[in-house]
Amino acid sequence: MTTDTDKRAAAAAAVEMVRDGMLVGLGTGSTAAHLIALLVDRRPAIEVVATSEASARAAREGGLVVRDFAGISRVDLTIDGADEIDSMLVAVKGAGGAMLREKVVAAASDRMVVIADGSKRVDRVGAAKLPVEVLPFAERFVARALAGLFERVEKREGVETDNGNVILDGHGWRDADPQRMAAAVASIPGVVGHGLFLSEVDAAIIAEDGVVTRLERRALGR
Ligand SMILES: O=C(CO)[C@H](O)[C@H](O)COP(=O)(O)O
Repeated sequence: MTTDTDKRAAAAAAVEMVRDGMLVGLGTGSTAAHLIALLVDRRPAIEVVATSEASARAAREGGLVVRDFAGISRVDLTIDGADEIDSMLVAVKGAGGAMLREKVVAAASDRMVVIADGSKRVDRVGAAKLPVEVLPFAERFVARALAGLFERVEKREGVETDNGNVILDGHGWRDADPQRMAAAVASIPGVVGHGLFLSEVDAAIIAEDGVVTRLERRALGR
């Protein structure tokens, strides 16, 4: 079973949660691309909002009704990928650079479901790079501040986010505690967003070698 087959299996399981009449948030990345393709095939009576221009384009080209999130305050269900997800449903996102809009849409959603292949499941987040979206004006200052939190900080050269910002990736977290890392990164002036999702994820659907597993925040009692 390939990773891509597992990504599609997770996306297919999540599509079963979509009901007619819903406003659905579409994630970004290769797993979310499977989701969009499945929705395009099945054509449920839904409207969607997208977490990136790329996902909006794919959805629109497939004939889905894409609404501008700027006019939306609440979404029924958002389905999105992740780079790491742990057993407490803490996730790291943003390898695709869309984590700021992804977090806004997730926060606006009644339910946010991560879809992933088994390689994304970890005991505890922190091995993946942490993407940080930064105001271009503050790039050098933020890079210096982030150097205190990560062993290495790398700018994504030639990348501009959908919001006109730059991305600095933090490799090698100096503090293993995601709560402390999220607070420390967010406190740096010039940081617009980051890829640590501490509490936004309500559930995860993970497919590994064709076996689909579901994790629910409700079952964690938090
Ligand atoms: O956070 C993201 C984009 O900003 C993606 O959801 C994440 O990087 C996972 O991507 P993929 O499904 O391609 O592995």
